[in-house]
Amino acid sequence: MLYRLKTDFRLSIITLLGVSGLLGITPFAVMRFVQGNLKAGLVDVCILLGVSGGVIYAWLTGDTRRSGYFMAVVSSYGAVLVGTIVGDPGLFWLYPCLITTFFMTPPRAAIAINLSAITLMVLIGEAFRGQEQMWSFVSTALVVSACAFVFASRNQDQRRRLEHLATVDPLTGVKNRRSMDAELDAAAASAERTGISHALVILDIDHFKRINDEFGHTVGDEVLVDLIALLEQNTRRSDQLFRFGGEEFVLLLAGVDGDGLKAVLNNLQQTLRKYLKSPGGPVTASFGVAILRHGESVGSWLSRADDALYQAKESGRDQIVFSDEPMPQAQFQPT
Ligand SMILES: Nc1nc2c(ncn2[C@@H]2O[C@H](COP(=O)(O)OP(=O)(O)OP(=O)(O)O)[C@@H](O)[C@H]2O)c(=O)[nH]1
Repeated sequence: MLYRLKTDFRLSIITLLGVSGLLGITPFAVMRFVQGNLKAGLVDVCILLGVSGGVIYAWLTGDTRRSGYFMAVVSSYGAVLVGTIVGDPGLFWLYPCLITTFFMTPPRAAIAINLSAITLMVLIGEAFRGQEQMWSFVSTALVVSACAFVFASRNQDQRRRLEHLATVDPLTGVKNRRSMDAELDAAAASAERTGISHALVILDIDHFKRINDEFGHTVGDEVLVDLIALLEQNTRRSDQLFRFGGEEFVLLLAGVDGDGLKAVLNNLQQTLRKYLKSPGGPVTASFGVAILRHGESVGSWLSRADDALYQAKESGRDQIVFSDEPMPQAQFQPT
Protein backbone atom coordinates (compact mmCIF):
# COMPACT_ATOMS: atom_id res chain seq x y z
CA MET A 1 0.00 0.00 0.00
CA LEU A 2 2.76 2.43 0.97
CA TYR A 3 4.66 1.38 -2.15
CA ARG A 4 1.69 2.27 -4.36
CA LEU A 5 1.35 5.63 -2.64
CA LYS A 6 5.04 6.33 -3.15
CA THR A 7 5.18 5.32 -6.80
CA ASP A 8 1.80 6.52 -8.11
CA PHE A 9 1.65 10.27 -7.78
CA ARG A 10 -1.95 10.66 -8.92
CA LEU A 11 -3.14 7.93 -6.58
CA SER A 12 -1.45 9.72 -3.67
CA ILE A 13 -3.20 13.01 -4.53
CA ILE A 14 -6.55 11.25 -4.92
CA THR A 15 -6.05 9.55 -1.55
CA LEU A 16 -4.96 12.80 0.11
CA LEU A 17 -8.01 14.63 -1.23
CA GLY A 18 -10.26 11.75 -0.18
CA VAL A 19 -8.91 11.55 3.36
CA SER A 20 -8.81 15.32 3.90
CA GLY A 21 -12.32 15.56 2.40
CA LEU A 22 -13.61 12.96 4.84
CA LEU A 23 -11.90 14.59 7.83
CA GLY A 24 -12.78 18.14 6.79
CA ILE A 25 -16.36 17.73 5.55
CA THR A 26 -17.75 15.16 8.03
CA PRO A 27 -17.93 17.59 11.03
CA PHE A 28 -19.71 20.17 8.84
CA ALA A 29 -22.16 17.56 7.54
CA VAL A 30 -23.00 16.57 11.14
CA MET A 31 -23.26 20.23 12.20
CA ARG A 32 -25.67 21.02 9.34
CA PHE A 33 -27.97 18.14 10.20
CA VAL A 34 -27.87 19.22 13.88
CA GLN A 35 -28.74 22.80 12.84
CA GLY A 36 -31.60 21.48 10.73
CA ASN A 37 -30.06 22.57 7.41
CA LEU A 38 -31.03 19.36 5.61
CA LYS A 39 -30.20 20.58 2.11
CA ALA A 40 -26.61 21.53 3.01
CA GLY A 41 -26.19 18.34 5.04
CA LEU A 42 -27.30 16.20 2.10
CA VAL A 43 -24.94 18.01 -0.28
CA ASP A 44 -22.08 17.32 2.14
CA VAL A 45 -23.06 13.64 2.34
CA CYS A 46 -23.20 13.39 -1.47
CA ILE A 47 -19.73 14.96 -1.75
CA LEU A 48 -18.42 12.57 0.90
CA LEU A 49 -19.89 9.57 -0.92
CA GLY A 50 -18.54 10.77 -4.28
CA VAL A 51 -15.05 11.42 -2.92
CA SER A 52 -14.94 8.08 -1.06
CA GLY A 53 -16.20 6.25 -4.16
CA GLY A 54 -13.48 7.89 -6.28
CA VAL A 55 -10.75 6.83 -3.83
CA ILE A 56 -12.05 3.25 -3.57
CA TYR A 57 -12.35 2.97 -7.37
CA ALA A 58 -8.78 4.25 -7.82
CA TRP A 59 -7.38 1.76 -5.32
CA LEU A 60 -9.36 -1.23 -6.63
CA THR A 61 -8.87 -0.70 -10.36
CA GLY A 62 -5.64 1.32 -10.51
CA ASP A 63 -7.48 3.55 -13.02
CA THR A 64 -6.39 6.87 -11.55
CA ARG A 65 -7.14 8.71 -14.79
CA ARG A 66 -10.91 8.21 -14.59
CA SER A 67 -11.10 8.54 -10.83
CA GLY A 68 -8.96 11.71 -11.07
CA TYR A 69 -11.50 13.29 -13.44
CA PHE A 70 -14.35 12.11 -11.28
CA MET A 71 -12.84 13.44 -8.04
CA ALA A 72 -11.96 16.80 -9.65
CA VAL A 73 -15.52 17.26 -10.94
CA VAL A 74 -17.21 16.09 -7.72
CA SER A 75 -15.05 18.24 -5.44
CA SER A 76 -15.09 21.42 -7.58
CA TYR A 77 -18.80 21.46 -8.43
CA GLY A 78 -19.55 20.21 -4.91
CA ALA A 79 -17.79 23.30 -3.56
CA VAL A 80 -19.89 25.49 -5.89
CA LEU A 81 -23.04 23.82 -4.57
CA VAL A 82 -21.93 24.35 -0.97
CA GLY A 83 -21.25 28.05 -1.75
CA THR A 84 -24.71 28.32 -3.29
CA ILE A 85 -26.44 26.83 -0.25
CA VAL A 86 -24.45 28.10 2.73
CA GLY A 87 -23.08 31.35 1.31
CA ASP A 88 -19.55 32.70 1.57
CA PRO A 89 -18.05 29.95 3.85
CA GLY A 90 -18.47 27.72 0.77
CA LEU A 91 -16.02 29.90 -1.19
CA PHE A 92 -13.10 28.62 0.92
CA TRP A 93 -13.82 25.02 -0.07
CA LEU A 94 -13.20 25.84 -3.70
CA TYR A 95 -9.55 26.88 -3.17
CA PRO A 96 -8.07 23.44 -2.39
CA CYS A 97 -10.12 22.06 -5.30
CA LEU A 98 -8.66 24.67 -7.68
CA ILE A 99 -5.18 23.40 -6.78
CA THR A 100 -5.79 19.64 -6.70
CA THR A 101 -7.57 19.53 -10.10
CA PHE A 102 -4.16 20.15 -11.71
CA PHE A 103 -2.74 17.06 -10.02
CA MET A 104 -5.71 14.83 -10.81
CA THR A 105 -6.44 15.75 -14.45
CA PRO A 106 -4.38 16.95 -17.45
CA PRO A 107 -3.73 20.75 -17.48
CA ARG A 108 -6.36 21.59 -20.13
CA ALA A 109 -9.08 19.65 -18.33
CA ALA A 110 -8.07 21.27 -15.02
CA ILE A 111 -8.26 24.76 -16.56
CA ALA A 112 -11.72 23.95 -17.96
CA ILE A 113 -12.98 22.58 -14.62
CA ASN A 114 -11.57 25.53 -12.65
CA LEU A 115 -12.87 28.23 -15.01
CA SER A 116 -16.31 26.65 -15.18
CA ALA A 117 -16.48 26.31 -11.37
CA ILE A 118 -15.43 29.96 -10.85
CA THR A 119 -17.89 31.12 -13.53
CA LEU A 120 -20.74 29.06 -12.03
CA MET A 121 -20.02 30.46 -8.58
CA VAL A 122 -20.20 34.02 -10.02
CA LEU A 123 -23.29 33.39 -12.17
CA ILE A 124 -25.23 31.85 -9.30
CA GLY A 125 -23.98 34.66 -7.08
CA GLU A 126 -25.48 33.31 -3.83
CA ALA A 127 -22.09 32.91 -2.16
CA PHE A 128 -21.21 36.64 -2.27
CA ARG A 129 -22.15 39.40 0.10
CA GLY A 130 -21.35 42.06 -2.47
CA GLN A 131 -19.53 43.02 -5.67
CA GLU A 132 -16.21 43.66 -3.94
CA GLN A 133 -16.16 40.21 -2.36
CA MET A 134 -17.11 38.61 -5.67
CA TRP A 135 -14.29 40.29 -7.62
CA SER A 136 -11.83 39.53 -4.84
CA PHE A 137 -12.86 35.89 -5.10
CA VAL A 138 -12.51 35.87 -8.91
CA SER A 139 -9.04 37.46 -8.79
CA THR A 140 -7.67 35.24 -6.03
CA ALA A 141 -9.20 32.08 -7.55
CA LEU A 142 -7.54 32.90 -10.90
CA VAL A 143 -4.18 33.59 -9.22
CA VAL A 144 -4.38 30.29 -7.30
CA SER A 145 -5.28 28.41 -10.52
CA ALA A 146 -2.43 30.03 -12.47
CA CYS A 147 0.13 29.17 -9.75
CA ALA A 148 -1.16 25.59 -9.53
CA PHE A 149 -0.96 25.31 -13.33
CA VAL A 150 2.70 26.45 -13.43
CA PHE A 151 3.66 24.20 -10.53
CA ALA A 152 1.85 21.13 -11.90
CA SER A 153 3.26 21.63 -15.42
CA ARG A 154 6.83 21.88 -14.12
CA ASN A 155 6.27 18.84 -11.98
CA GLN A 156 4.95 16.88 -14.97
CA ASP A 157 7.93 17.95 -17.15
CA GLN A 158 10.39 16.86 -14.50
CA ARG A 159 8.68 13.52 -14.01
CA ARG A 160 8.72 12.93 -17.80
CA ARG A 161 12.42 13.86 -17.97
CA LEU A 162 13.27 11.52 -15.11
CA GLU A 163 11.27 8.74 -16.71
CA HIS A 164 13.14 9.30 -19.99
CA LEU A 165 16.52 9.21 -18.22
CA ALA A 166 15.57 6.03 -16.41
CA THR A 167 14.31 4.15 -19.46
CA VAL A 168 16.32 5.28 -22.49
CA ASP A 169 19.92 4.49 -23.45
CA PRO A 170 21.65 7.87 -23.85
CA LEU A 171 24.01 6.81 -26.68
CA THR A 172 21.57 5.18 -29.09
CA GLY A 173 18.26 6.61 -27.92
CA VAL A 174 16.61 3.16 -27.74
CA LYS A 175 14.98 1.83 -24.61
CA ASN A 176 17.30 0.33 -22.03
CA ARG A 177 17.37 -3.00 -20.22
CA ARG A 178 15.07 -1.74 -17.51
CA SER A 179 12.29 -0.90 -20.00
CA MET A 180 12.95 -4.18 -21.78
CA ASP A 181 12.13 -6.23 -18.68
CA ALA A 182 8.78 -4.47 -18.31
CA GLU A 183 7.95 -4.73 -22.04
CA LEU A 184 8.82 -8.44 -22.19
CA ASP A 185 6.54 -9.11 -19.21
CA ALA A 186 3.77 -7.16 -20.98
CA ALA A 187 4.40 -9.03 -24.25
CA ALA A 188 4.21 -12.42 -22.50
CA ALA A 189 0.95 -11.43 -20.80
CA SER A 190 -0.47 -10.16 -24.08
CA ALA A 191 0.54 -13.40 -25.88
CA GLU A 192 -1.27 -15.47 -23.23
CA ARG A 193 -4.36 -13.32 -23.57
CA THR A 194 -4.56 -12.88 -27.34
CA GLY A 195 -2.60 -15.81 -28.77
CA ILE A 196 -0.57 -13.43 -30.95
CA SER A 197 2.93 -14.82 -31.43
CA HIS A 198 5.89 -12.82 -30.13
CA ALA A 199 9.46 -13.23 -31.29
CA LEU A 200 12.55 -12.11 -29.44
CA VAL A 201 15.80 -11.52 -31.33
CA ILE A 202 19.11 -10.90 -29.58
CA LEU A 203 21.48 -9.25 -31.98
CA ASP A 204 25.18 -8.89 -31.25
CA ILE A 205 27.76 -7.10 -33.42
CA ASP A 206 30.58 -9.41 -34.51
CA HIS A 207 34.14 -8.65 -33.36
CA PHE A 208 33.11 -5.30 -31.98
CA LYS A 209 36.05 -5.24 -29.60
CA ARG A 210 38.40 -5.13 -32.60
CA ILE A 211 36.68 -1.97 -33.88
CA ASN A 212 37.15 -0.30 -30.50
CA ASP A 213 40.74 -1.50 -30.22
CA GLU A 214 41.75 -0.50 -33.74
CA PHE A 215 39.82 2.73 -34.25
CA GLY A 216 38.85 3.90 -30.79
CA HIS A 217 35.74 4.02 -28.67
CA THR A 218 34.23 6.97 -30.55
CA VAL A 219 34.24 5.02 -33.80
CA GLY A 220 32.72 2.07 -31.93
CA ASP A 221 29.98 4.38 -30.65
CA GLU A 222 29.29 5.59 -34.21
CA VAL A 223 28.88 1.99 -35.39
CA LEU A 224 26.33 1.40 -32.61
CA VAL A 225 24.38 4.52 -33.62
CA ASP A 226 24.48 3.50 -37.31
CA LEU A 227 23.28 0.01 -36.39
CA ILE A 228 20.25 1.43 -34.59
CA ALA A 229 19.38 3.69 -37.52
CA LEU A 230 19.49 0.68 -39.88
CA LEU A 231 17.43 -1.48 -37.54
CA GLU A 232 14.80 1.22 -37.11
CA GLN A 233 14.58 1.82 -40.87
CA ASN A 234 14.09 -1.88 -41.56
CA THR A 235 11.57 -2.89 -38.91
CA ARG A 236 7.96 -1.95 -38.28
CA ARG A 237 7.02 0.92 -36.00
CA SER A 238 5.33 -1.58 -33.70
CA ASP A 239 8.55 -3.61 -33.29
CA GLN A 240 10.46 -2.65 -30.20
CA LEU A 241 14.19 -2.27 -29.88
CA PHE A 242 16.18 -2.32 -26.64
CA ARG A 243 19.82 -2.10 -25.69
CA PHE A 244 20.48 -5.30 -23.81
CA GLY A 245 24.01 -4.30 -22.85
CA GLY A 246 27.29 -3.33 -24.59
CA GLU A 247 26.96 -4.19 -28.26
CA GLU A 248 23.94 -6.45 -27.76
CA PHE A 249 20.43 -5.38 -28.72
CA VAL A 250 17.04 -7.02 -28.39
CA LEU A 251 14.31 -6.77 -30.98
CA LEU A 252 10.77 -7.68 -29.91
CA LEU A 253 8.38 -8.43 -32.76
CA ALA A 254 4.69 -9.10 -32.26
CA GLY A 255 2.32 -10.82 -34.66
CA VAL A 256 4.90 -12.31 -37.01
CA ASP A 257 4.52 -15.78 -38.48
CA GLY A 258 7.53 -18.00 -39.15
CA ASP A 259 7.96 -17.03 -42.81
CA GLY A 260 7.50 -13.33 -42.09
CA LEU A 261 10.05 -13.49 -39.29
CA LYS A 262 12.61 -15.23 -41.49
CA ALA A 263 12.07 -12.63 -44.21
CA VAL A 264 12.52 -9.71 -41.78
CA LEU A 265 15.69 -11.16 -40.29
CA ASN A 266 17.21 -12.10 -43.66
CA ASN A 267 16.55 -8.57 -44.84
CA LEU A 268 18.18 -7.14 -41.68
CA GLN A 269 21.20 -9.36 -42.13
CA GLN A 270 21.61 -8.30 -45.77
CA THR A 271 21.15 -4.64 -44.87
CA LEU A 272 23.81 -4.78 -42.14
CA ARG A 273 26.23 -6.60 -44.42
CA LYS A 274 25.75 -3.93 -47.05
CA TYR A 275 25.50 -0.70 -45.08
CA LEU A 276 27.02 -1.16 -41.61
CA LYS A 277 30.65 -0.13 -41.83
CA SER A 278 33.66 0.80 -39.74
CA PRO A 279 36.89 2.27 -41.16
CA GLY A 280 38.09 -1.36 -41.31
CA GLY A 281 35.27 -2.46 -43.65
CA PRO A 282 31.82 -4.06 -43.37
CA VAL A 283 30.47 -4.91 -39.93
CA THR A 284 28.20 -7.92 -39.43
CA ALA A 285 26.02 -9.16 -36.59
CA SER A 286 24.84 -12.49 -35.20
CA PHE A 287 21.19 -13.16 -34.40
CA GLY A 288 19.67 -15.49 -31.80
CA VAL A 289 15.90 -15.91 -32.19
CA ALA A 290 13.23 -17.43 -29.94
CA ILE A 291 9.47 -17.41 -30.37
CA LEU A 292 7.60 -17.37 -27.07
CA ARG A 293 6.14 -20.77 -26.19
CA HIS A 294 2.78 -21.24 -24.56
CA GLY A 295 3.08 -20.64 -20.81
CA GLU A 296 6.82 -19.95 -21.01
CA SER A 297 8.47 -17.53 -18.56
CA VAL A 298 10.27 -14.45 -19.84
CA GLY A 299 13.51 -15.74 -18.29
CA SER A 300 13.36 -18.98 -20.27
CA TRP A 301 12.39 -17.11 -23.47
CA LEU A 302 15.41 -14.81 -23.13
CA SER A 303 17.69 -17.67 -22.27
CA ARG A 304 16.65 -19.62 -25.39
CA ALA A 305 17.35 -16.58 -27.57
CA ASP A 306 20.70 -16.17 -25.82
CA ASP A 307 21.61 -19.84 -26.44
CA ALA A 308 20.68 -19.40 -30.10
CA LEU A 309 22.92 -16.32 -30.27
CA TYR A 310 25.75 -18.35 -28.73
CA GLN A 311 25.30 -20.97 -31.44
CA ALA A 312 25.32 -18.24 -34.10
CA LYS A 313 28.66 -16.99 -32.75
CA GLU A 314 30.03 -20.53 -32.46
CA SER A 315 29.09 -21.41 -36.00
CA GLY A 316 31.15 -18.61 -37.49
CA ARG A 317 29.17 -15.35 -36.73
CA ASP A 318 27.04 -13.36 -39.22
CA GLN A 319 24.38 -16.08 -38.76
CA ILE A 320 20.70 -16.21 -37.83
CA VAL A 321 19.95 -19.10 -35.47
CA PHE A 322 16.42 -20.00 -34.31
CA SER A 323 15.92 -21.66 -30.96
CA ASP A 324 13.13 -23.68 -32.61
CA GLU A 325 12.34 -23.94 -36.27
CA PRO A 326 9.57 -21.29 -36.51
CA MET A 327 6.10 -22.42 -37.52
CA PRO A 328 4.39 -20.65 -40.41
CA GLN A 329 1.43 -19.74 -38.14
CA ALA A 330 1.15 -18.25 -34.66
CA GLN A 331 2.69 -20.55 -32.06
CA PHE A 332 -0.28 -21.00 -29.78
CA GLN A 333 -3.91 -20.25 -29.35
CA PRO A 334 -5.33 -17.88 -26.75
CA THR A 335 -6.16 -19.43 -23.42
N1 LIG B 1 32.35 1.96 -28.34
C1 LIG B 1 31.64 1.29 -27.42
N2 LIG B 1 32.02 0.06 -27.08
C2 LIG B 1 31.30 -0.63 -26.18
C3 LIG B 1 30.16 -0.09 -25.59
N3 LIG B 1 29.63 -1.00 -24.74
C4 LIG B 1 30.45 -2.09 -24.80
N4 LIG B 1 31.46 -1.87 -25.67
C5 LIG B 1 32.55 -2.76 -26.05
O1 LIG B 1 32.07 -3.87 -26.78
C6 LIG B 1 33.08 -4.86 -26.77
C7 LIG B 1 32.44 -6.23 -26.70
O2 LIG B 1 33.44 -7.17 -26.84
P1 LIG B 1 33.18 -8.73 -26.82
O3 LIG B 1 32.13 -9.04 -25.79
O4 LIG B 1 34.48 -9.41 -26.71
O5 LIG B 1 32.48 -9.01 -28.18
P2 LIG B 1 33.02 -8.95 -29.67
O6 LIG B 1 34.40 -8.37 -29.78
O7 LIG B 1 31.97 -8.27 -30.46
O8 LIG B 1 33.12 -10.46 -30.06
P3 LIG B 1 31.93 -11.40 -30.51
O9 LIG B 1 30.67 -10.88 -29.91
O10 LIG B 1 32.30 -12.74 -29.99
O11 LIG B 1 31.90 -11.34 -32.00
C8 LIG B 1 33.99 -4.54 -25.57
O12 LIG B 1 35.24 -4.11 -26.09
C9 LIG B 1 33.28 -3.40 -24.88
O13 LIG B 1 34.19 -2.48 -24.32
C10 LIG B 1 29.77 1.24 -25.98
O14 LIG B 1 28.78 1.81 -25.52
N5 LIG B 1 30.54 1.88 -26.89
